[in-house]
Amino acid sequence: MSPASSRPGRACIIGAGSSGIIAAQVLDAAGVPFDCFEMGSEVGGNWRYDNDNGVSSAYRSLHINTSRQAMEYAAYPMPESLPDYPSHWQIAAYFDDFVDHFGLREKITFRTEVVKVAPADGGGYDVTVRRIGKRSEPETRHYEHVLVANGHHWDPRWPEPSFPGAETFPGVQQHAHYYRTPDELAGKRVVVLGIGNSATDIAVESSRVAKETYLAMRRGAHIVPKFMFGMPTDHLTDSPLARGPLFLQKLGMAAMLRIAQGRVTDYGLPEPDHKVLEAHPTVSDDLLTRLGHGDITVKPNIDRFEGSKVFFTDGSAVEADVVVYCTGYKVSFPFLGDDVVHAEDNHVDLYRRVVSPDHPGLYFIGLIQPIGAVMPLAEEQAHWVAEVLTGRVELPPPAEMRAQIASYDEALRKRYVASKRHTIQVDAHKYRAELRRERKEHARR
Ligand SMILES: NC(=O)C1=CN([C@@H]2O[C@H](COP(=O)(O)OP(=O)(O)OC[C@H]3O[C@@H](n4cnc5c(N)ncnc54)[C@H](OP(=O)(O)O)[C@@H]3O)[C@@H](O)[C@H]2O)C=CC1
Repeated sequence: MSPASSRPGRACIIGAGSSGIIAAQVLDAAGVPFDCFEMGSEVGGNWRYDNDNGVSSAYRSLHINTSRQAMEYAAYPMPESLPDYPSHWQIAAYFDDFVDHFGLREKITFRTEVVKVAPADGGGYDVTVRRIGKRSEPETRHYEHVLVANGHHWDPRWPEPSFPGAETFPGVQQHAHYYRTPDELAGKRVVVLGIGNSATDIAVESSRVAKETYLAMRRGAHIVPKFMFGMPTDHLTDSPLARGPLFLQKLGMAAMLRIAQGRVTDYGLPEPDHKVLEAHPTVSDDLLTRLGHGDITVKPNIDRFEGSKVFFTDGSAVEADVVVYCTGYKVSFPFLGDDVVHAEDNHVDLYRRVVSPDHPGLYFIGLIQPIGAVMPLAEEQAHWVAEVLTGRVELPPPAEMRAQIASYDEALRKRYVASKRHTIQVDAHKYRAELRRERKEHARR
């Protein structure tokens, strides 16, 4: 921690996706010297379609599922000319404008991979970077602080364990991470597994071109439309009136969904085993219609494969050509040793989802899955970290941080369906308020 008077030491930002670029802007404005390394040749991370960083999961038809107003950075609002739910192209263009507006592009080192971050003797971190596509030796530099912003929706999680007989399936098994366009599904018999946002988007696309589309899931979900009563749904849920206690939010949301679209079981989906807001929202305006058109058939979980036949847990079976596993992502940090930060089953012990209590100087930006959008929350996190780095705010002792981590984990267990997809959840408003309180309460006098 830097004392209030000292000049902050140099920071390393890993990644120039939506979290890395806002961290760069905030550190720059706060006068914290930094380097930012990005594997691709452009900013935007997951929102850059066909990103040459090789790890974007964006498919061609991807539009964000939170509204423009919910996703924009406070420091740089999105143009009002953009639609309510911009496409990945529009979002990537916004990120381009953002870095150019703040003069950040030349401060980012592109086509450079961070291969190792190791705690250094005497404090700080030794960061080893490698130029991509150039025959040059990896280079190690020392930083006082490291801000990890490498994203958490790029390392595909395949079903664990794989389904019996999967290895005998003669068709294509792929993960949503690799899905780009529906052409590859045209005329095929397609099974899509999962009921998160990737599964619904891909099943909907498949249903327009495939011969048959089956949507298989191990539990039901509440489907939240993108628009209700003529406005983006998060305009309703973001209103101060909708920010009461959680039980009221749940009641209000359940009532709105019932009025707007009835029960999910009316469309052939299974009854969810949880209440609304007890799982990460599945947002789709199209799924229920495609089900109502009979172009998607709902199935329970996959049980096993026998040759080209996919058996489901209710004993039914279909012949399939393609199975798309929309089974989520792993939180991973390939450059951090397990002895530094371990992300087993997507659990990472971080104080307020940002600070490693065991490794001073190591921060994580955007390692959250909000009900809401990540970008403005990553911005709040960056402001907090900048204040810590410049000595305006101090961190509590490690024991206090660990106690907060334990209570966060406990709250998650009580609130959400037990799943590896619910280990880094936050409610946007509550979390923003929590970070602001943290900055106020721990401000150095
Ligand atoms: N338009 C947008 O903005 C989009 C945003 N996203 C976001 O990307 C993130 C990742 O979404 P997504 O890719 O859908 O992944 P998620 O982790 O959200 O969903 C994974 C789904 O797969 C199921 N699943 C996982 N493992 C298995 C298994 N072994 N057998 C059967 N089912 C399994 C999960 O069930 P269970 O709940 O039981 O674990 C869940 O239904 C989310 O934050 C999402 O909101 C994704 C697509 C589009």
